[in-house]
Amino acid sequence: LDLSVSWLGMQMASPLFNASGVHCRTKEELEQLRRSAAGAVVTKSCTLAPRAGNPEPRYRRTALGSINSMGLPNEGYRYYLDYAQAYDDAKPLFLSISGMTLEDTLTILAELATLKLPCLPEVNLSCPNLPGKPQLGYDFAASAEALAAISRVYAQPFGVKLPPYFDPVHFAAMAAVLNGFPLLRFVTCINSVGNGLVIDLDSEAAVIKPKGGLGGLGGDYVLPTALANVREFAVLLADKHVIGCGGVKSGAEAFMHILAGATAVQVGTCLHEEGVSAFDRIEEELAAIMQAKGYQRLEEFRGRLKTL
Ligand SMILES: O=C(O)c1[nH]c(=O)[nH]c(=O)c1I
Repeated sequence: LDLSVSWLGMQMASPLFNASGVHCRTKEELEQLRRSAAGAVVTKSCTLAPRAGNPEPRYRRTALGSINSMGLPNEGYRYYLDYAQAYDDAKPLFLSISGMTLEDTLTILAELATLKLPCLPEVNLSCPNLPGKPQLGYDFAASAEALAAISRVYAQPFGVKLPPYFDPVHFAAMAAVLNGFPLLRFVTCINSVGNGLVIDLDSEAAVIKPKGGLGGLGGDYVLPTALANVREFAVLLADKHVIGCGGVKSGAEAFMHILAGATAVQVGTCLHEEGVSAFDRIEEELAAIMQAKGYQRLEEFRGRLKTL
């Protein structure tokens, strides 16, 4: 069986890698990912200056997944540029960027452009947890302006992390925006489903502290929404890759994401809870499903979702 992925000039031995934000804030975490069975590594979204993030508790696991309102805690962009400059591994490295303002994002990308590093930016248009800051990806005009500025300033291949959309009109509107940017080579669908509220029955309280308990949902909660976003954008985006993210906890969900059209698949909540051994387990499970179905390679079923 061959579970490798070759895309945008990169080779991934496994189709699985981490979702930005999970197990990727520090060099120690990034090195553990690099040495793991993950097919690639993506860094925690970064800002110009280091950030402590929101008050704790800000992450909770639940029976159906997770809720988080981390608030963009990160070491500052130079920390991740330093890591990328020292990075000498065939395993692809992606840099997630989420400036507090568009100007900050452009500043970071302008510096990245000069370094000619062998890593691709994943520009985050969808952080749901910064009080008072809307998710850029929900404002189509602002997204178009941002992508135009990014294309001008960075002028090299890049990707974006999208929020979940829930309406065919919005899939079409955002696809029309994205298709206007040839340097945009991949979209990662989806970020957490924003601003859910998990309540603890005994304490009669929200389970996380920030924003009165509102946070982004991950895990089982989001799988159908993630699959829908992967499939819709895989169909609507001409000549771009879609990276699946959301609800992957076994080979089954990884298979579904690829069937829906995903080139590769990110793991978030499950990685946070299980650790990097999740990559070995999920890959083995995916291989077993392929074996049972008679598939040798991912290309044989990628995007081949049937409809009734
Ligand atoms: O709260 C966070 O740090 C966070 N949490 C998420 O669930 N998605 C994001 O893009 C971010 I930047």
